[in-house]
Amino acid sequence: MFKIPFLDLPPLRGAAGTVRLPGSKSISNRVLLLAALSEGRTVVRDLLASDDTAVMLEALRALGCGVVQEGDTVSIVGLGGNLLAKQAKLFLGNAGTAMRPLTAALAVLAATQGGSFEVSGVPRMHERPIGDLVDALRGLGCAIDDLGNPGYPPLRLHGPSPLALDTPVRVRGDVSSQFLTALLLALPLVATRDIRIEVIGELISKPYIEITLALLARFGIAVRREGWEAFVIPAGSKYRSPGEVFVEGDASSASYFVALGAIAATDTPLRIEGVGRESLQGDVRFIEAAAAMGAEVQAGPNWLEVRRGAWPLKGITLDCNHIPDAAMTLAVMALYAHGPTTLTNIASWRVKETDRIAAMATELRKLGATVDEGPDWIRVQPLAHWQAAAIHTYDDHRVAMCFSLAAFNGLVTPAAVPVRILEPHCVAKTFPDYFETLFATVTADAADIPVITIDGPTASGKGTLADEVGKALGYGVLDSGALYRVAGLAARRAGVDLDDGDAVAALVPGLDLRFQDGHIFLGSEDVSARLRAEATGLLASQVAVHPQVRSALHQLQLSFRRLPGLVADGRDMGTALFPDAPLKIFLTASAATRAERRYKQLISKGIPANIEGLREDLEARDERDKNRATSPLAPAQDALLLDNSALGIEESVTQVLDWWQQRRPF
Ligand SMILES: Nc1ncnc2c1ncn2[C@@H]1O[C@H](COP(=O)(O)OP(=O)(O)OP(=O)(O)O)[C@@H](O)[C@H]1O
Ligand SMILES: Nc1ccn([C@@H]2O[C@H](COP(=O)(O)O)[C@@H](O)[C@H]2O)c(=O)n1
Repeated sequence: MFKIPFLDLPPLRGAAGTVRLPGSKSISNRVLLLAALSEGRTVVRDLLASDDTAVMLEALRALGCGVVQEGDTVSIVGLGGNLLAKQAKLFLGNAGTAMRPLTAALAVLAATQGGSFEVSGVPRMHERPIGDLVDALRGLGCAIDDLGNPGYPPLRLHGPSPLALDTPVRVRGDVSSQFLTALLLALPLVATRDIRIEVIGELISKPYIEITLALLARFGIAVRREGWEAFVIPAGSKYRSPGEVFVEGDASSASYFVALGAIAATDTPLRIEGVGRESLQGDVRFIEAAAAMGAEVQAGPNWLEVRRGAWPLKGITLDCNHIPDAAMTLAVMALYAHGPTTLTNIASWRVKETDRIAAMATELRKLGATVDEGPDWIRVQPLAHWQAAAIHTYDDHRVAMCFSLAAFNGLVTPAAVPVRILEPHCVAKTFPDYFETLFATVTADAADIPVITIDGPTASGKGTLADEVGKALGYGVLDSGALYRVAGLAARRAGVDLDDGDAVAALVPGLDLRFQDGHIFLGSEDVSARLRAEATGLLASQVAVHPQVRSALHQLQLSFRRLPGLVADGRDMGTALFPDAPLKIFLTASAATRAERRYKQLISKGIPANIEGLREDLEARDERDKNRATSPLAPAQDALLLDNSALGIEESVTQVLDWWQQRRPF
């Protein structure tokens, strides 16, 4: 996951390959709660690992459930309807799928068995309404205290208190379907007689209720339904674990990749695994909306294949009540359409992670789009003149994910612009690896992938600076010196004469090199420490003088230019490898400073060193690097000089990031 303040997406051009979706959030959190309320053990497979499921699991542990997690499989030993803990304070983050059902379940359990439970969340959760659910539960007889603003979390649920099960429980259905879901999940716990739930107002997001009913059936509860107006939980209902449950892929998350296929899969379709025509989730119907906009979609039982059909896409007018979450993706697809797109019946967007109608309108306008909005609708006009924009994400995973699609603007305008996603880690709510998954399925022109080069003499701090700048921007790092070190080491091990350029170069194609988690493997051997030895540095500088060796390593170095960007350190990054890099640094420090740094570095690793000897070695290496005929160590014409003799690591990093920001269009 990119835990950085912003992630810059360079212009993207194509899409292909296979995406395996993470588990559905809606199904994951419902199944976890159902397993917790049932008797016995339930093994939940392919569970979504995300912020929302993490808070649910933590809450279940606090309530005394046995929870054992191994990868994406979680085993839950449920309460069998009996409270083990009579008191708990549960922090539920911004997870509506945890807050609403747990509130209902704990309210009825406290009413019948006694106890006191507090539920709270992040500040935004305390702005998300829950009053209609609380009113319904209070009408039933549950004791609920507002601990903040009435109608919003935090809440205290306590008991015992008598429940009036003989009169229908009435709940509004037109603000959030989660209120009805919460009652449907909670009331089987107290179904000593038939319990009737009546919906007031037009029920929104009906497909989510269908998920709830299907999962209730899997856990032994056969709810009787009268249209969408009334639901009856039969007397004697009792949760029974099905033993094992597989969570299907998240259909809302699929929407970004369906859109991606529609926009950018021009040769082969993009394959999406984990949802398909047999999916329980209503958001799978997003494919109908995407098809109406021009996508070519094929669906199997649990997979989709999507490619571009009509181009530009076609503007549509759609009632999105049945796909409220996935519909946000349509608003960004609309930028690539011919004609306006109007999405209606989306009032629920206003009370989600953020006011999504306002958020989408604001951010789409930053890109240059013309957007109109109303209380429950949004209209987006196609975009001709794109502006580079820093997209505010409002701690809303879906805003971050759907705006990544704006990075394909180069497909409709010659002057392609990058898109900055602020606080990209908000995707952790449902899809922690979203951007990694995106980068694995999209293509970009190499020239569009930004590179920052850092060249300079030995021990000036290039590697340290490159690592820190790479971390701050989420970019990959190329330590080109390591490749020359490998070549030198391999030549020495093979007994090849280091002065024989052809012979050393001939070894390069056969090197079985692997880069993994900051380590370098030669065959199965982790040679990272060996490569950093001073002696290996000297071998490297000997083989680096040969043009044949440099050209043998050229392509390998270029292959590091990958999404979302690269920081490359070495001697000729700015001059020979990436002459088009938008920022080039030539990093220096006095020989005395560098020798002292290297001395401290070695001593701190327990390697004996002599400062005078080190200085002689590094000066000899610099001389050879500066004076060789091919790609000598020299600043590129357009490089910025940074002498960090008197600068700490942090100051150097800040300086480079400042220079980088000055070159960005945001
Ligand atoms: N600005 C700085 N102030 C103090 N110490 C620094 C600074 N930058 C780097 N160092 C330290 O100097 C040592 C050498 O840094 P580093 O290995 O990054 O240099 P390098 O230029 O990549 O070396 P080489 O050319 O051998 O690959 C490290 O111990 C690092 O922590
Ligand atoms: N782009 C580069 C990088 C390195 N070299 C040679 O390798 C030696 C070791 O490099 P380190 O950065 O790991 O110290 C270095 O002294 C150079 O001779 C190079 O030529 N070009």
